Amino acid sequence: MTILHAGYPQSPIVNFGRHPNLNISKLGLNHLGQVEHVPRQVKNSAVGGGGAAFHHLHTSAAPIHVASSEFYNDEEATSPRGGIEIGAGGGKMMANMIRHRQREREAYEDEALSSSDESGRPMPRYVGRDTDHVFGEFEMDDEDVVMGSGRRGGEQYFYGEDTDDDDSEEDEKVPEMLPIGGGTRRVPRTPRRKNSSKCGFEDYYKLTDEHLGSGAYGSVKTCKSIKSSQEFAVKIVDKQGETHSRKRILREVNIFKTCKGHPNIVQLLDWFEDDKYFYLVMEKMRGGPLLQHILQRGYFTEEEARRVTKDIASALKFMHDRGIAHRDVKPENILCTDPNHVSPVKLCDLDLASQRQPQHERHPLSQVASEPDLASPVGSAEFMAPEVVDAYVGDALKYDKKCDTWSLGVILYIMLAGYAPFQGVCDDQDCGWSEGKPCEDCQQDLFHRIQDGYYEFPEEEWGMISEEAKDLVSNLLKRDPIDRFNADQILSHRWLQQSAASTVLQTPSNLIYRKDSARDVQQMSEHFNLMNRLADTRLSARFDNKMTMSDCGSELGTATIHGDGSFLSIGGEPFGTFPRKKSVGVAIEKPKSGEFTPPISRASPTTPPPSMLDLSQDLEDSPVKSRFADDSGAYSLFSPASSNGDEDTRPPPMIFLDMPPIQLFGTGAPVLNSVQMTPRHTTEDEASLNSFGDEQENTNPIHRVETQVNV
Ligand SMILES: Nc1ncnc2c1ncn2[C@@H]1O[C@H](COP(=O)(O)OP(=O)(O)OP(=O)(O)O)[C@@H](O)[C@H]1O
Repeated sequence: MTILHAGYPQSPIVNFGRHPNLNISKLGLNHLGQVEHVPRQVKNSAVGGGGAAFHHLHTSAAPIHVASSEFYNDEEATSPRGGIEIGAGGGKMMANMIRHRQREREAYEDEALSSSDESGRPMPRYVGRDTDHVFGEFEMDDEDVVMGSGRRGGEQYFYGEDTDDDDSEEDEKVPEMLPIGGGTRRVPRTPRRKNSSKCGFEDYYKLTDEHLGSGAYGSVKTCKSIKSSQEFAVKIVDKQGETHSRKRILREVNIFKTCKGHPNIVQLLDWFEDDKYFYLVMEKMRGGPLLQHILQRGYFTEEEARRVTKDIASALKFMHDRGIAHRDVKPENILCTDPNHVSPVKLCDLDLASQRQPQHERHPLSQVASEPDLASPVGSAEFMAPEVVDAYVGDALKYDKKCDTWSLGVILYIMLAGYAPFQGVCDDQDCGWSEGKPCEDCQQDLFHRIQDGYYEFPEEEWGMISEEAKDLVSNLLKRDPIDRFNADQILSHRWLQQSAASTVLQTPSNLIYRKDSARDVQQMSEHFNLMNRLADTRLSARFDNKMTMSDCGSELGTATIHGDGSFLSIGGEPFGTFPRKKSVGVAIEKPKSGEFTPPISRASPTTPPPSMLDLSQDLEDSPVKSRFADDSGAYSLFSPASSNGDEDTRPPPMIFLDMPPIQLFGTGAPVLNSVQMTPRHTTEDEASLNSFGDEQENTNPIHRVETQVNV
């Protein structure tokens, strides 16, 4: 049971913000600072001194309930069930709350800018809001001193840290402890000191020359444990890089932690941070990335494809059951354990994964408020209209993980055939696309094919493949996530239930000879990864301003946000302005039924067709069609001007560089009832935008990302 708004007439209102464990928006306090007027139906709460409330704000894992003392006896008042205690001492509680709130604000702003000050000394790492569910356990105040000891490999060591600004070289700065799973791990939070001992990556591991891979954020190399000589893989992320984000690394570490122990997810064993790099030490996957492995082996059977599929599905089920969507399932992120066998495989690269609490553990508002994930809302729960909240906590949340099963469908198709189900072509035979060169027409064609969800099973390769395998592919490559298989359905599909035929597939030779398809996969990965990063950055960005247009009635007409800073609403009447260079999120209310996926597209070769918002059940399912304003009932988000035939008045915007026009249009029924738009901006955004800008100049650009809202 949760109190959303317990008010007392003429009482001051304390806004508790969005602490993840406190499902309270506002409390009314009387002149004594006591909470009163709490609805009688609230149960299971405790009462007592206000100081404890502050304590619970930081420590309780369970939703906290608040009630006034009249409802409870002494026994209930001391109940350990996560109740916060409010009563006598409420004044102190209020003072604590205000102090907490002030600190929260300061730290929140600090963290938005940098994780370290100019001298390299880490800023106090506030852990709240976006990272609440990531590192809630490690919250520390500026003055905190952490001391303790641990044991590693039979070796006792001590750690301790104070965050006082004391630069004395004699001060030993040793790591704080990070509870990764059951073990103890060393996490140097501060830059390593010259004479400190046993606290850096180099103190425990030695890098070798073997390069295992690289991605947008770092390179992965082999390292050896100094003590045991055992080999590991280490992902090294350069903190100086523009794409560095401490928050993202911490999130990745935490997701690794949640996934600890699963045999099909790469395991993180250690991680370090110094003033230049993050080091994520993982088990080494000696068999390499899946497709590379298949190519090198030159031999692949349907049964092997089945096993790999089962492994991936099992990893996805594990993650999805824990509220995590991987969001970047692609061949490069599926690694083979053994150089001689294709299976078992493990999923790696959890840096785009998003986590939300299981349904039964979360309250809609707290969940909405704290999750930087695919379905990230763009407003804060305190201001969100109930109907907007509905859009995020209804059917929408059931489908957010289906992007992973779509990706698995693409991978399965490639495994069985040796080429991708969707490929781009253009009229110019010499465009170079098939040799890996950029061609915007081919790229656009590819997008449209993915959007259309049209693919075939050419007889030449698929004639030999079992009907069961094809059936599974068909159930995964469903445009509509409602119809698409989830991980459970995959695992119980008949193709996975028993051994498949040992038919030798043409996959390896097709991967070699049909280079265009391998290239399709590879090139799209590279381009779209960047897009994903940007979308992700935007999704996790904080907002600092807000405008809401609500209750627009049943005829929204056309609402357009222009990149030049003006925001036009119904009928073209100016509604407000957006500063330039702000990224913008849009939350749209929809009728309860139907599918919702968020408005920012995460284009990726193995990601499902761009986000769609199914606002009505009865209109045809065509994203292309929905581009045109005169298509009744069509809505377009982040759409360039060309989407509504405005090419001549406005060049297609460079999305993310300047805020693109956002058009919401639709005349059919049902239509939008409210639209909430929130400009958001962080320095991280800007770094990403700049690097994206550079990239655009150097390569054949993807000028825009369109997210079609399909009805
Ligand atoms: N544990 C591992 N063992 C062996 N190779 C690995 C391991 N982890 C990663 N790699 C290799 O390094 C590559 C990049 O790793 P990873 O995807 O984690 O980095 P990233 O910077 O997050 O990449 P991306 O741009 O795909 O997000 C992988 O595709 C894989 O080939």
